[in-house]
Amino acid sequence: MIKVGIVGGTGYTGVELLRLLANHPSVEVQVITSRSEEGIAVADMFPNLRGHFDLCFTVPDVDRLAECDVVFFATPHGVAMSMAPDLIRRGVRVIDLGADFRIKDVSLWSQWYKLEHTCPDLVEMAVYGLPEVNRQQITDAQLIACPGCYPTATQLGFLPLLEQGLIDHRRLIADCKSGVSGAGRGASVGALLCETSESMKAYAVAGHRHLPEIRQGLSEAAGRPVGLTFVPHLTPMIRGIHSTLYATLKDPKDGLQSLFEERYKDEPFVDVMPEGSHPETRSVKGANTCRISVFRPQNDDTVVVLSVIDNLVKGAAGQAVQNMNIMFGLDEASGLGIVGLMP
Ligand SMILES: NC(=O)C1=CN([C@@H]2O[C@H](COP(=O)(O)OP(=O)(O)OC[C@H]3O[C@@H](n4cnc5c(N)ncnc54)[C@H](OP(=O)(O)O)[C@@H]3O)[C@@H](O)[C@H]2O)C=CC1
Ligand SMILES: CC(=O)N[C@@H](CCC(=O)OP(=O)(O)O)C(=O)O
Repeated sequence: MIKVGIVGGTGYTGVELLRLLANHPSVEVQVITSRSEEGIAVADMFPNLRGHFDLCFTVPDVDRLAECDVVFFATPHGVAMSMAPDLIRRGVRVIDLGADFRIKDVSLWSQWYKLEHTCPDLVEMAVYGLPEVNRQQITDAQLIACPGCYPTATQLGFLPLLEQGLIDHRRLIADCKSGVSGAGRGASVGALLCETSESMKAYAVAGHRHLPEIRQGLSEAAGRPVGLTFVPHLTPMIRGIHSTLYATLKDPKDGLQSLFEERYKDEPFVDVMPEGSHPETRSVKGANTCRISVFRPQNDDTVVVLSVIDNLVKGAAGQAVQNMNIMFGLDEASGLGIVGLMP
């Protein structure tokens, strides 16, 4: 059994990790931390987990965490980088769901996250945990930087087109909608029901911190720096990301459907839908699936890709478990065989 620790067990991604690991045949969760809920039983706080975990929340303690084989950080940025160096020195494998190790240019990271990075050497050794791109490196990684939610949906949608050099890489547009759980359980008043229901709004149009992360991944796929306009929106749903992606084809022609099908044919968690289908966020609710459709409206030179995920699953905890499975040589789908919840 793989011994697991989770730092940040009371947040939305932390409790989602527990939900997925409750059905995982090869892991035992040994430590689950919360500073504010110390001593409280996990199942008292999250009744959906009654009967699955006997654990109580404890304050983060590196010595206890060091007894685990792998530690997940489901914490705000800045937390993993304060504890990961010690854990890694002691041979623990670390999977960060936050942003501390995602951006290779540390000064760019500091600029967007408004924080000095305390362990740039670890940024260099970290593997970006998008299995559809980095599966081989994930196998041997000691430190995984899990992609953000918008970056997961957006990169999976654009990758086949950029890898084949089919689109103008200088003018990509990602128009993305997120459910409110994306803001975390500790979110401010803007995430309240009265503030978000029956309404929709764009935010961070001038620049969102996922922009440099998405640009980094897409530029690697294109083999040169891409130009990207990224506009996130808050929508009145609990879970889900819907990315509508636009690009201009260099040489408009048929074959996009088979390009996507071929690119993802061996990927257990990317579902390319039949031609003409429109993926719905509810079809991936609770599941580790990214569901994608590709269109060329009116046979013109614009390609439109629709890409949906559950922000808490393929966009966070599910992807983290998928990475763990790869790192430990387990079946990649272990604990992740959950079908989306409809209606
Ligand atoms: N929500 C989402 O859809 C996604 C989130 N992420 C990323 O995952 C991470 C967690 O997000 P989410 O679950 O939404 O966040 P939440 O705000 O819901 O939860 C944060 C958790 O971290 C703990 N925590 C906060 N500060 C510290 C600290 N200084 N030291 C130790 N523990 C701390 C909190 O518990 P306590 O304060 O009691 O210790 C809480 O359990 C973030 O980096 C987020 O950006 C990534 C993809 C998607
Ligand atoms: C709806 C909503 O507020 N979404 C969050 C997503 C952030 C997130 O999860 O980002 P990191 O993993 O990079 O910290 C936001 O836009 O900030």
